[in-house]
Amino acid sequence: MSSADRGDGPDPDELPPALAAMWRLFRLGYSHEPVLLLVSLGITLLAALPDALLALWLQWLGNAIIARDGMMIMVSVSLMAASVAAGWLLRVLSTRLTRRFRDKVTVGLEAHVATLQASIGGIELHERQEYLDRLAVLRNQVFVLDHMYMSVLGTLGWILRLVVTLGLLVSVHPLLLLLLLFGLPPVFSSSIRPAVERRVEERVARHTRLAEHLFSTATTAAAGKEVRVTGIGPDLVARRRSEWERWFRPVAAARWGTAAAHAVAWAVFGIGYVGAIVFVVLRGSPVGDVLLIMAAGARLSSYIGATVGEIGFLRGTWLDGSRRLVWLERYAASQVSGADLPAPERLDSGIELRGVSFRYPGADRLALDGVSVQLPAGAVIAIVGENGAGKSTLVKLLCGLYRPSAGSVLVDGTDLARIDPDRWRERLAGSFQDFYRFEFLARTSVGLGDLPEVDHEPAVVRAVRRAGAGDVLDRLPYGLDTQLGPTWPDGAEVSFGQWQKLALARGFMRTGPLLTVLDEPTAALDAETEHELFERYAESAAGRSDGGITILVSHRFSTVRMADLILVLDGSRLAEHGSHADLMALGGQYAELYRIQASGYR
Ligand SMILES: Nc1ncnc2c1ncn2[C@@H]1O[C@H](COP(=O)(O)OP(=O)(O)OP(=O)(O)O)[C@@H](O)[C@H]1O
Repeated sequence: MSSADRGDGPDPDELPPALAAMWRLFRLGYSHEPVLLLVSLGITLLAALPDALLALWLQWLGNAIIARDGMMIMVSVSLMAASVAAGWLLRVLSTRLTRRFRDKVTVGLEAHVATLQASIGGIELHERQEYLDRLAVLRNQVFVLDHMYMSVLGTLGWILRLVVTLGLLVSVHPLLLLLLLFGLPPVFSSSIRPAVERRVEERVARHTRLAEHLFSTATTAAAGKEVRVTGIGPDLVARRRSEWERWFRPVAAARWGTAAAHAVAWAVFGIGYVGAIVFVVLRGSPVGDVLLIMAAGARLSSYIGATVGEIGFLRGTWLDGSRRLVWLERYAASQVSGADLPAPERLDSGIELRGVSFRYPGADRLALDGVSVQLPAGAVIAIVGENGAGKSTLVKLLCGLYRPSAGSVLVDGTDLARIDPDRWRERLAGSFQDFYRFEFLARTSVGLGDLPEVDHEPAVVRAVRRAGAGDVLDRLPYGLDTQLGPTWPDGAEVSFGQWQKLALARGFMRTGPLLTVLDEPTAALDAETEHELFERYAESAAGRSDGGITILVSHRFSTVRMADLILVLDGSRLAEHGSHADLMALGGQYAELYRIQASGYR
């Protein structure tokens, strides 16, 4: 559900308008470097004048030569020389200043984008295809967003040159203003050109993303073993080539099409320019005027070209990047809007799912359908169900990584959507089946599960013990001080099961979480180890007084049976719930699956 549907302001799906985005980026630049920005603007505008005035000096020189006025010849030649020198000096100054400003502001913008992404509590950003494509473009553009400032300053400079030049043309004859009309087709074609190309690029962006993915699969160490065993290397290379072509063909066609339209537009201007010179000559104007028209007219074409080119770049690339950045800002804001309450200190009644349904953006079917159940404070709750039944989705909703499409998650009666996501996440702990391998020192890889405690060795050791990961540490050459990951100097190779135990230890770093989530974090461990681990965990959870809830997702019924409450999901619906004894007495789906698994162990 978009926040517009929820009525929280602008629709986060929409890219914001270009001008608003440009203005926002300027304000960001001004807040980082106000003096440098204003001085760069002033010098860039000043640098535009000497160049535009050359046509005027040429007119004076022409008339002075015809009138044989030595003094005027000297004056106009001196002005031409001064213009050339001042133009060069101001251009160098403006380039240096703008570059200094850009270098400084780039660091600020990169940090801003990274902070925005990290501030977003949900993971829709990393799972939804349109958002992924949008972020892929922004990631490429964030390092060059500073060009937008240069581009806007440059555009203002070109516009000033254009205005001065038009003034000079009008001073000869007002009708010469019509030359501007002939300049409109190139302006129009240049300004829509990048937008047309960008639309096509975005439509086919998934092919470049896939091509990059195939390239990294074919070339990185993570997939190296399987790529060699399966022999899919050549196939990956061929698929990458074909994906790249599926991207390139429509993009190239769009580029050719817009280039052809642009050439026609310039031909129209050429006709106008020649017409203007013929018009002035036929009127019998003084030689100086004809020189002015020839110089200013020719300059007009290059000024229009530069202005529209700069505007094209501005609209197509730099503004496009700023629109994505502002979209990210709005999206981040929409995710926290209305979340104004702190997380509770403790749970009294627990967490209630009230009519919770959820559909992944763009998906046809519901991943969860009308789930209503009370998760009592202090309980250990197991979720079971076949693959794709919605177990992980339920966990994501409880963690606040997604908001329900309908219904609500109530924490002691308060809607989770009202609780500040940062504060809620501080009270979560646990680990997931798709854990991340943090290739740091072992102590950091575990300790970052509770950042304030990352350097506190007793806390790290306690978490390792709770996760039953002591044996992993014993085998590491320098214990907690071992660098993990064989690609780093002195880095240790760690097996999948060992990584999983370290991830579990990381999940146990926080003490007193309100919600502990164990989403199949032990799938790589044997059933007995998993059973012992959860038994130990459930015992320590039972002794707590803060009402913290533990959610356990597992396919192993020997582990599941010890939970206080078992939720059985079937095709996105909650089919059964109760204790092991209740569900066995019910003789339904759980009882049947339990018997099948139990007979497998006999
Ligand atoms: N990011 C996503 N975008 C679209 N659909 C998704 C996404 N993640 C999961 N789904 C779909 O939602 C449904 C529920 O998925 P979920 O991961 O919650 O199942 P699960 O019960 O945890 O499965 P498993 O036991 O295999 O982990 C599935 O049909 C799945 O294909």
